[in-house]
Amino acid sequence: MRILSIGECMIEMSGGAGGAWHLGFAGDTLNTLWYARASLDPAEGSAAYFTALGDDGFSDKIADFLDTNGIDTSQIVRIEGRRPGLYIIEQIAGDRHFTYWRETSAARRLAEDETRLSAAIEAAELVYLSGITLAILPAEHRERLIALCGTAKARGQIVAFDPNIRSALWTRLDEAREAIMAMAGSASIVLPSFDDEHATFEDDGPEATIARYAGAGVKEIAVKDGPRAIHVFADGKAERVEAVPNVEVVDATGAGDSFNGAYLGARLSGADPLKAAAAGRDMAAQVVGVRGALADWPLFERWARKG
Ligand SMILES: O=C(O)C(=O)C[C@H](O)[C@H](O)COP(=O)(O)O
Repeated sequence: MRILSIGECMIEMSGGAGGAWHLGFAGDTLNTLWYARASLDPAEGSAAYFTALGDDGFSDKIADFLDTNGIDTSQIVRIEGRRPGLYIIEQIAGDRHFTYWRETSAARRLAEDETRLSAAIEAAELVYLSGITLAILPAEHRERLIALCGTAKARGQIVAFDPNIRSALWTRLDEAREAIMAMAGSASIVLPSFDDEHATFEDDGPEATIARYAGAGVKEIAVKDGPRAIHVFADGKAERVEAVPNVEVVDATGAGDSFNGAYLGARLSGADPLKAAAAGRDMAAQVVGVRGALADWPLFERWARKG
């Protein structure tokens, strides 16, 4: 297994606003895996998703969708009597806005079976998860996951983490802060977004975000900052990767996740952090031009041919 991504995939409604609603499937950790998978050679190992689904028809549809698109579903747990969560994307004041129905989703129970979770983590070259994964778990399971990632990091595996802070999913800000900094301590790569970090930790610039995570022992950090330059920290020094100018935005959903996926795919393929950040930036610039979080493969293949 080249990459194991851990988290929640939901039913996604996008579009609307006078037109038809479009039903898809997405979730930050799946989105990242989707774009990482696009940059990796499947012959060299799988891109696997670790989540929990229910036993209803929509859970089956999600599993089929992942299978059809080359995502390894062998690690997915099924929970009797549960269903997937759902979210709606609306465009408000030029940015994406999410409303969730996910309080009782199957994915909340993804870390119940410690043996299974631990074996899946151990088998991966790179493990990826986000602050959303942490937010949906009961405190005891969250601590379990952070500890298993710490063990993986100590074994020399790559552990990548995007704090992806969604205030709606945390009951208390100090709980979010504590969990995110604990997870950063278990991670080898951290990929934060500056607006989240500013709102949660009051960082006054991307440099402050780098300093805080570097202080927690993270050796590789790329701070996304919307349409602005990316701040990359690696080998003990911070550098900038300039933004792509004049990007046309249809729906910004998935910008951060597609950056992460292309960044991690490039790193696994041997690119250095600066080249990986440029790959992430270029992928995100394409993804904001489509509705919903996941660009479909034919579209992606057209870009690849153009490139
Ligand atoms: O919010 C959640 O829980 C989701 O997983 C839904 C979205 O697909 C991602 O959040 C998109 O993330 P961005 O790349 O930051 O736009």
